[in-house]
Amino acid sequence: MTVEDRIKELRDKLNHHNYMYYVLDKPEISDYEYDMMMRELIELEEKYPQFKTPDSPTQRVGGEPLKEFEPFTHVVPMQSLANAFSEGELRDFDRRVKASVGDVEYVVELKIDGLSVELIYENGFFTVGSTRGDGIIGENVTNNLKTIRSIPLRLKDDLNLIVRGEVFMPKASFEKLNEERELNGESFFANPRNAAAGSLRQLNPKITAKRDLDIFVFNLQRIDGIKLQTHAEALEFLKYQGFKVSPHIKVCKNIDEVIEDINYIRDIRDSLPYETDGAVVKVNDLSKREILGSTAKDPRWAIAFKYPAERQKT
Ligand SMILES: NC(=O)c1cc2c(N)ncc(C(N)=O)c2s1
Repeated sequence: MTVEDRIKELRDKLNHHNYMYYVLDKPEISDYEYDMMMRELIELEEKYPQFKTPDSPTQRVGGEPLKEFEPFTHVVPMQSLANAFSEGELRDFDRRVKASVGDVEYVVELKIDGLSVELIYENGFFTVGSTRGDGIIGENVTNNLKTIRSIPLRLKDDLNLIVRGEVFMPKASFEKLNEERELNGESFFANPRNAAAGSLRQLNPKITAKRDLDIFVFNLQRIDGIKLQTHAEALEFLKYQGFKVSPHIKVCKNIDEVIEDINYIRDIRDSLPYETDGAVVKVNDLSKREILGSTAKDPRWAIAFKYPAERQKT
């Protein structure tokens, strides 16, 4: 085996084990075995830098601290969502949708309480990641996003695509971080969303890397050369490409099933290991979404349902 072959073998094995551990939560080897392979890869890439590639797991915590973040104009505007606070408002939403495009299937997902990011992939490689900002222009936080192990540095296929996801800090990591900050006499983060935002918008990627951030990808914003019919199909496709996709995805035949699932989420969400701030209801058929379009601010094909406890949240 040549040095180049060994470097490729280590890179592929480490990326596979990274996927199993951080995306599927199904580790196959011990941390020790992982660390030994990583140490060998770091040594070989030091000696033979010509064989280093952008998707090497050694490239996750790279980059020097920045003076400031570059602004980044989103390829696809990152819209906000209109809110519904009651069953009646959900039914009003359903009536408006059906008046425009007839009967539809909906998809219900958790609304993750973190910060939205756009991830751009070119020929399968992760190239640019940015925060939502005002929906049009955000901040380029690519190096910080690379430290999040559940973000693939390379897709299964060499595709050009753009996804949107929510970066969050698990509740347990938030508690641990605030304990550490108390010991160091630093100020608390008020909630996991602020902790995630503060950690992702750190100018030094090495600090971001220590903050145990995670992501759920929830929308395929754009893809070259592939036509998908439904949102549920798009999420399955993103899972296949290596993304960590929202775990609770329910396809509903009608608004009654949506309301049933929203009540189920209400009963289980406090037991989840991450904060949520409601549920998102979206039209499943992508061509019907096109017909429905958007207002100046929000898509007409989606709505966020907010549980009563959420009213206090900003
Ligand atoms: N502002 C938005 O469009 C969204 C925001 C969020 C969020 N914070 N979490 C999950 C979803 C989802 N599953 O669609 C969405 S959609």
